[in-house]
Amino acid sequence: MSFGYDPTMPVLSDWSATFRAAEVVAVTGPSGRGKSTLLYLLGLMLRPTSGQILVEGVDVSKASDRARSLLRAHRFGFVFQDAALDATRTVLDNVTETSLYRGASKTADRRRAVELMDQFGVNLRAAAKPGQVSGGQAQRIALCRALLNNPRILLADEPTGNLDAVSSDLVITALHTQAATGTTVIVVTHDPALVARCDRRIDL
Ligand SMILES: Nc1ncnc2c1ncn2[C@@H]1O[C@H](COP(=O)(O)OP(=O)(O)OP(=O)(O)O)[C@@H](O)[C@H]1O
Repeated sequence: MSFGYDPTMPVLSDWSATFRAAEVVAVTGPSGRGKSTLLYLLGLMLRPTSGQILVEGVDVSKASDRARSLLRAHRFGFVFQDAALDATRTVLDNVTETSLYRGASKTADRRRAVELMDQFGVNLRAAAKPGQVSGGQAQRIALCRALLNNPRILLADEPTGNLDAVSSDLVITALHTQAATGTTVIVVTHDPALVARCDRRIDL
């Protein structure tokens, strides 16, 4: 596929790759090369200017906005750079934010949210607002949100960016645990500790 925000300035030109189930792939490269843009394309938030994105053999690049939103809600998890939590809602409401788009049971989702938050050591902060948690906690909360729907494809932009070694290790282990269930995990990262523990690296 190719993509440019401005058609005269391509960010990706005839770029191609295959990502498999159950693998954790690191996407690396210098600042401004297009790593976050690639995640937005793979996460169906942008459309390629030309080319295709195949998910399980189906071209989703030209699907309707509604079909892409449904696919995103049910099959994808996304950890944005700097967590991107909604400051006006509690931590628990942030983690369960995607329930609405899936029409999922609120009770079951809240139960899973609490389990994930326990696993990542951020359950004490459930009633807090994102402004009251640390950067590292915010990142772990964002990961809980991304894992809530047990995504088949997990995309994460610098998921260990703000974390100390212990929290970073927790996150990397969680990425592998999720991959072991068959999820494709794609992480954009500058963190050598994370790159070293990925199954494969793609340098942009
Ligand atoms: N919304 C946008 N509109 C126009 N240009 C953009 C937009 N977002 C990013 N760009 C440009 O696209 C290019 C790729 O940006 P991108 O954020 O994907 O790079 P990156 O590799 O993730 O960088 P970093 O490592 O610094 O986060 C850059 O030249 C950037 O300025």
